[in-house]
Amino acid sequence: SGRYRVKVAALCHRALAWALRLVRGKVCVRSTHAYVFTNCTHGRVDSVLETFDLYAETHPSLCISSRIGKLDEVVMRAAPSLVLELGMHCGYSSVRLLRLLPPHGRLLTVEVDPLAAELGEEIILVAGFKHSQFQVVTSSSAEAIPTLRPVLEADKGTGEGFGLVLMDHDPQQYLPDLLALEREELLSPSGCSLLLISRNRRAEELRDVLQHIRARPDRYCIKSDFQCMMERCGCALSD
Ligand SMILES: C[S@@+](CC[C@H](N)C(=O)[O-])C[C@H]1O[C@@H](n2cnc3c(N)ncnc32)[C@H](O)[C@@H]1O
Repeated sequence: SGRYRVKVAALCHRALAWALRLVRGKVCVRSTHAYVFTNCTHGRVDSVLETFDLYAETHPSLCISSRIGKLDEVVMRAAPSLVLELGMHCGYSSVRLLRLLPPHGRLLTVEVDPLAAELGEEIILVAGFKHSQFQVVTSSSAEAIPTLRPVLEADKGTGEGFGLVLMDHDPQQYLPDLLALEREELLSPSGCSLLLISRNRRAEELRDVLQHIRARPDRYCIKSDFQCMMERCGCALSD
């Protein structure tokens, strides 16, 4: 009966958390930032990520779920020197990426919402990262991508292109942004992992971009273990 009581208590906890998320309704970047800023231990990456997870238990959240362990797996395997993130929001995935980069690694993150960009940047700093390790670009991905070549060239040693691109912004933009990255020759010729986040379990929204990738087996290889595609790598993950 002890085990039964524990199970019932866990179920009640989950039901309460679900109800709270439902009642609270909309995702709020200010509330996410305030919660993480106040409750995490500053300077400790794990504490920042855990506090995001704690917040997401009882509030609506847009952060990539910590359940997507494969994200870490792909980043560690790719060991990229230069990473591009499209869709930073409050900085959760940026922190998650930054903690896995090699010492010389850098993250460029693009966010269209100025408030999210400002608050997200603060969270990255709170996690203990320095401006020498990351740069926030406040604009739409479509506007940002054509401006990135000079940033790459200024970045000694990593000027060859992005070794990993995480798209978690607007799925409608995934294909046009990938085409722009190809056109601008921003993907590292020696290998680039492309991570496409889909919050829609059936991933219909990824159809066009997946079609584009599948039609180019000479350029992209599909890692079937991730039910997805890869260029010289590429991977679709569902939240
Ligand atoms: C799902 S959230 C990103 C969550 C974040 N990756 C994380 O795990 O914490 C999507 C973000 O992309 C931004 N966004 C949407 N369309 C965009 C675009 N075209 N360019 C840049 N950012 C965009 C939104 O403002 C929002 O903050």
